[in-house]
Amino acid sequence: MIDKIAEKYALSTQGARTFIRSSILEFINNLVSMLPMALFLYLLYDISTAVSNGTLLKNGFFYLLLGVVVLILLFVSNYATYTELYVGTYKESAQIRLSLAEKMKQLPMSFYSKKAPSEIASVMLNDVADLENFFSHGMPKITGLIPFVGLTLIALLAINWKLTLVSAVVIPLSWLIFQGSSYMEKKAHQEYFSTITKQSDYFQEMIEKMQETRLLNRKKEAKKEMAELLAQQEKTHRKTELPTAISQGMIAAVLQSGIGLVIIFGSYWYTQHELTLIELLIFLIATNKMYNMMISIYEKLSMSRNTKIRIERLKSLYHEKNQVGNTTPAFSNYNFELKNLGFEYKVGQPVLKNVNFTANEGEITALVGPSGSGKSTMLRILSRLYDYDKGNVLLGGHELQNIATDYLFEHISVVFQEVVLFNTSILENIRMGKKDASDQEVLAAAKKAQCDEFALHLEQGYDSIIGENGSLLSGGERQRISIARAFLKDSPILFLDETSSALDSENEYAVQQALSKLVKGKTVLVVAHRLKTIENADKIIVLGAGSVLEQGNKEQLLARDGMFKRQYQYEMGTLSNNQM
Ligand SMILES: Nc1ncnc2c1ncn2[C@@H]1O[C@H](COP(=O)(O)OP(=O)(O)OP(=O)(O)O)[C@@H](O)[C@H]1O
Repeated sequence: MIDKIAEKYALSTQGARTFIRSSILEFINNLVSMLPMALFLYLLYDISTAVSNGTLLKNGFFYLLLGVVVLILLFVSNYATYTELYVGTYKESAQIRLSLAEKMKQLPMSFYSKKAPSEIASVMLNDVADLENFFSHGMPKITGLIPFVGLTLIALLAINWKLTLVSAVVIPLSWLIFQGSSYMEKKAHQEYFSTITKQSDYFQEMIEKMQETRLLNRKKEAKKEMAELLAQQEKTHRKTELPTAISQGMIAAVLQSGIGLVIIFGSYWYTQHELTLIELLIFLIATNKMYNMMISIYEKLSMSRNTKIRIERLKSLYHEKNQVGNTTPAFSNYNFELKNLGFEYKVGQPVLKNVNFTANEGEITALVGPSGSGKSTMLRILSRLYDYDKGNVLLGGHELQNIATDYLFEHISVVFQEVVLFNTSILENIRMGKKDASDQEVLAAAKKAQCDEFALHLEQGYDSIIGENGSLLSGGERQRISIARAFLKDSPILFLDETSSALDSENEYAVQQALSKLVKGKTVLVVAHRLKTIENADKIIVLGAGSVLEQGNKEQLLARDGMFKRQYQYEMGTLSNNQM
């Protein structure tokens, strides 16, 4: 049962247990909350008996004592429910967020290209917050109150079955209204969610593109767009609340009309001596309490409808397929062999088609081709940031997709176009290449990557903090930190993507010199736009629209009258743009 609840509501087993305990405590709490009224009715009964007998109330002290006991019970049950419910739910939402973060790490990068970051963030923050709200303020109330309504009806049946039936007439009516509003509420909430997602996408983009917005002088347009979006959100919000407000209002009116029925029929049966005054009073108090509980149940059930959409989003995230592969083979070599490789980011739009080549240990294999031909994609696939759809990739004879990603990453260093840096010191950013490296090792790697030239000019030297994603550094400086990481890691496989593009010619030469030392004996795959930088490559793979057009070394490719030769001549200035 615990497992079923956990699965149904996307909770942990501990969360499901908390939910059961809270429901029981909520039920007990409701029972205890009836005690003052029961005590009052008994007292009233005793007083009326004493008055009709012309005597004094005998057991006044007993009632006083019971009153104190009831107060203590009220405190204890409220305290126990509060701590179990709220503390338990807070812990559970923290647990859900942790397990979601864990899940994120196991998903392939393809997941991130089909889901907007704002949508993922919304699931982790808003959906979990809503779930927390539902489990602290909603669900246990429903499960705690429903048996209580049942018990009240049974107790009333024992007093007078006819009046109980009259008071229960409004219950099926209220249920019909609730069911009738289901479709409208669901539709309104789906619309609301899509507006919220659009809005958070917009805000995220606005922050990311602040620089462009200013440079392109788009401030006015951006303000107008935001105002329109906010107005749209407000409209949708009101539309979302409307069906719930109408149905809850109708339900409350129908249920409260039950009191009127109890008064009319109860008074009549009282005059017919089928009911005593005390019994009528009990009916009035108990049905009033029961209807209020039912109104509360309906409110929470309506809340549960909306939370259902959130739970489904959470579950769909949990059910996303993890990146496969968990082998940790001992490599006898680090040769890559690609056989009929095919890949697409979006279904039906292949980016790599039937790619065949080998990239051997101790050699530099260069990937060239026009923009968008799939060079960077190829490196992402070879480092398993994305998994391929067709064909095979073998590393040292082992299928790449079967190799555990963490294990694979231990053997690969990457220097990509987009360098990701952390808001810490230069030293620590470089140390990320090898977590246990000493300061001396880090500084030596930094020197090789020409980092001394800028780092030593900063006030704090290598201890300088470089800002969010290295925002306080230039493009070339950021790239050199990335190169230093690769020097430090010194892994047998090295992927370089446009490493020299952000360096001036003097630095570029120095870095090329350093890289030429680093690449020795490794399997190196390098992506470059300028053919000059990869002249010394052992093998050049020319890509065009995701397919291999030509491959060979520079001399072999120049001997052919292909794309490489034309591009090479163009770069050397022996071919004009028109002749290309
Ligand atoms: N995350 C992604 N989701 C969807 N499509 C993508 C993604 N990344 C790249 N693409 C598409 O895949 C194709 C190949 O892109 P890729 O970045 O591999 O080309 P490239 O040869 O490295 O280009 P460039 O030289 O301009 O960097 C392009 O059409 C690009 O639009």
